[in-house]
Amino acid sequence: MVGIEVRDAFVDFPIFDARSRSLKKKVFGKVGGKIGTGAKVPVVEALRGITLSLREGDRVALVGHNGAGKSTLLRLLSGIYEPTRGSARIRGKVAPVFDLGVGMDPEVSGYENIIIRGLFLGMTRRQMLDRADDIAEFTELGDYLHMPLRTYSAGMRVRLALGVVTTIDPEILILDEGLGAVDAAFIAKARRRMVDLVERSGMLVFASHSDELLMELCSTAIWMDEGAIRMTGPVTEVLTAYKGHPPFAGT
Ligand SMILES: Nc1ncnc2c1ncn2[C@@H]1O[C@H](COP(=O)(O)OP(=O)(O)OP(=O)(O)O)[C@@H](O)[C@H]1O
Repeated sequence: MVGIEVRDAFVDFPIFDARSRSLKKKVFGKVGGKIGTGAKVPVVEALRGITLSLREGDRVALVGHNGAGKSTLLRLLSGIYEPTRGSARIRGKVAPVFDLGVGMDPEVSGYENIIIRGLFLGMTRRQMLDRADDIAEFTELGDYLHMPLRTYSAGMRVRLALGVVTTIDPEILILDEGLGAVDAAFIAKARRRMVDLVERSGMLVFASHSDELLMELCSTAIWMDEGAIRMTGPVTEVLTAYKGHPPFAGT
C-alpha cells in the first residue's frame, strides 16, 4: 500500500556563515521562509508544523510564492530530508524528479544515460533496455544519442531526461517542475506522455508555477506560505484563492 503520513513536521536550515548582525532588523520581505534570529546561528525555518496524509490515487499540486517551502516539502516527502522535529512516514517506492539533469553522466553517451537515469529512478537495466528505442524516438535526438552528453545543449538534455522520466512506472512520483529549457512544441509533445505517466503512477505530488499543467495533472492542491500549509482543497479552488482570481484568467 502506497501512502505518506506527515505529523507536525519542521525542517530548519541553520546558516553557519550568515552575518546575523545584519539580520536582526525587522524584515518585511515577502519571499522565502522565516529567518529565526533568536539562536546564536540564524535558522531558516523552511517548513513549519506540516501535517498531511496522502493515499494511493492522490494527485496533489503544490503552489506558493518563491521560497514558500515547496521544494523542501517535496524533499521531505521523498525521504531525502528528515524532519528536524515531527515525523514523516513514507510507504512505497519514490521516484523523485527534481532536477532533470540529476543522475546523468556528461562523459557517456545519451543511450548510456538513458540506462543510468532509469536505474536512478528505480527501474531495472532490463526494463530500460526494453524502453530505449521508444525513448530515442521520442527525444528526436537521432545520432546525438551516440555522442557524450556534454555535447548536448540544455534543451537537448531536458528532452533526454523527459524521455526517460515519462517511461518509468513509479509508485510515488514527486515532481518539481524544471521544464524551462525545452521549446514549446516539445512540451506539447511531452504533455501526452506526462498525463500517461501520472495515470499509471500510484501517487503524484507536483510543484509548479504553471496553472495549466497543475490543472491538467492534479485533482487537489496545497498552498504553501512561509513554510506552512495555508490552504488545501480542490485544485481550482486553491489556485483561485492563491492567485486572487480563477486560474487562466489574467495570468
Ligand atoms: N539547503 C538550504 N539551506 C538553507 N536554506 C534553504 C535551503 N533550501 C531551502 N532553503 C530556504 O528554505 C525556504 C524554502 O525554500 P524552497 O526551495 O523549499 O522554496 P520553494 O517554494 O520551492 O521556492 P521556489 O518556487 O522559488 O522554487 C527558503 O527561504 C530558502 O531560502
